[in-house]
Amino acid sequence: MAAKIHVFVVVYPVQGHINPMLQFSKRLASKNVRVTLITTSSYKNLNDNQPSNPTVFFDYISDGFSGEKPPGIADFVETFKAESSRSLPELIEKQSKTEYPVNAIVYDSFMPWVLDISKEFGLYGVSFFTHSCAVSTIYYHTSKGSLKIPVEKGNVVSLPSIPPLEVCDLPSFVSDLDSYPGVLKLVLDRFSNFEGADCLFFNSFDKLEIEVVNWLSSKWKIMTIGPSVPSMFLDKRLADDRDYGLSLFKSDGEACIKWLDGKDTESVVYVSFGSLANLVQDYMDEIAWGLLNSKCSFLWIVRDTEKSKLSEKFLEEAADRGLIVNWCPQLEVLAHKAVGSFMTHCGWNSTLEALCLGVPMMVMPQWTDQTTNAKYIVDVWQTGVRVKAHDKESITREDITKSVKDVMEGTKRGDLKANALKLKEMALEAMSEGGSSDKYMDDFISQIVTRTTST
Ligand SMILES: O=c1ccn([C@@H]2O[C@H](COP(=O)(O)OP(=O)(O)O[C@H]3O[C@H](CO)[C@@H](O)[C@H](O)[C@H]3O)[C@@H](O)[C@H]2O)c(=O)[nH]1
Repeated sequence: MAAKIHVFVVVYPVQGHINPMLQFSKRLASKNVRVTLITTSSYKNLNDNQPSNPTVFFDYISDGFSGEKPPGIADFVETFKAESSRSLPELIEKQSKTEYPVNAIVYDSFMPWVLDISKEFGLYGVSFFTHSCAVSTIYYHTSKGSLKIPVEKGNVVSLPSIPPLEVCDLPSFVSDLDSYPGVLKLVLDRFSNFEGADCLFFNSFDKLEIEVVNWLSSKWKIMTIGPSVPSMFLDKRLADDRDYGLSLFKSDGEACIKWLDGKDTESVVYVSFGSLANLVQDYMDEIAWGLLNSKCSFLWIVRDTEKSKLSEKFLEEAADRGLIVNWCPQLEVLAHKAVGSFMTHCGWNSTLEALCLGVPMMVMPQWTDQTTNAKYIVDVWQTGVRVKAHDKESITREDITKSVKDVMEGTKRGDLKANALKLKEMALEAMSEGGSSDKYMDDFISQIVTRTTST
């Protein structure tokens, strides 16, 4: 029966959302469900690596900008909402005339309007949260006013099932209301109609966030279906775990792996700030010289658009110890035996990937949910150290060097690594057959089957 089920997975078009929803789609497809991942046409031509026999199908909708840079987040969302509200129903109608009509829509929580479309067609509708359960819960309280904003500096925030948070541990859009009001609106709007969804998916797993998972599930039907990383880095169950090439950036994969192959076990610091961050010049300088002064080898992802921020002098001195590339296959890098630690901006995907591969972290959150993820990495899971203490104004090269030494060779390394390995085991257990995340996926499928056969 499951073979006849067809699920649309509708993604908000940014790299950090496409990656987990694509991995989720592959898992679902491996359970004999037909899955079509729908994203914007901007991702259409990237698919050079598209396998000839894909397990996941793709379809594309316009974001209304035909490749032009949108003026700002609010305009983008408004136009994208109008475009997708027109084109998504067309895709559903088109499918209804085939042997694979759509039964369910899993939509990015950034696109709450898709729930209205799924209801209009009588489909099972699921909101997929690409943030952690904790971060999503903080945004929930903000949207409902149970977390009063603005929060005054110096206050400690207490929310049910969340550890006490200093203001700088809150998501940046909440702690600094003037920073990105358009994005704050986007993340809070998710809660305008979420209670009408048949279920809420979180890219997390029960044991990772047990308190907050319990709190959420006492109120709503939630399923933690993560960590949404390729099977080959976890349970290795999916034979057809292909790279669909949905990356906005050109990867220097071969060069990275070859370079890592020549390094000693756990001797390299991997440094990346994800797909969105633009670091200011001073920050780049301090990282650069802090890494050099640590005397460790490092692989640093600096996107081509950011490379002019690296001085000639630094590049010369780094030549025999550092490799600086535009983009890499991050999971392969984290899984490489030469990598000993990860200096990270704490994007949720990077956080989960480091946990799944048992790699200790040096946390350097920049904005959005990263500040809260950093708090969990350092104080709750204890798999990383803070590069800069909360009470320090800005980061220095000495902070960088010290944190690298602490994590790579200090007395803390043993505990950090042991905690990271424990979480790696738990992540594996959750995704393996019969594990919590695996069971939720089965549960989701049987609910669609029941809904489909009873109508
Ligand atoms: O050289 C690289 C660098 C990154 N990645 C991948 O790119 C993704 C990056 O995702 P993430 O770590 O979450 O960072 P962002 O791209 O910054 O993601 C945005 O979206 C996330 C999910 O909502 C949020 O948690 C982040 O804060 C937000 O910045 C991960 O899957 C990485 O494996 C690569 O493959 N190669």
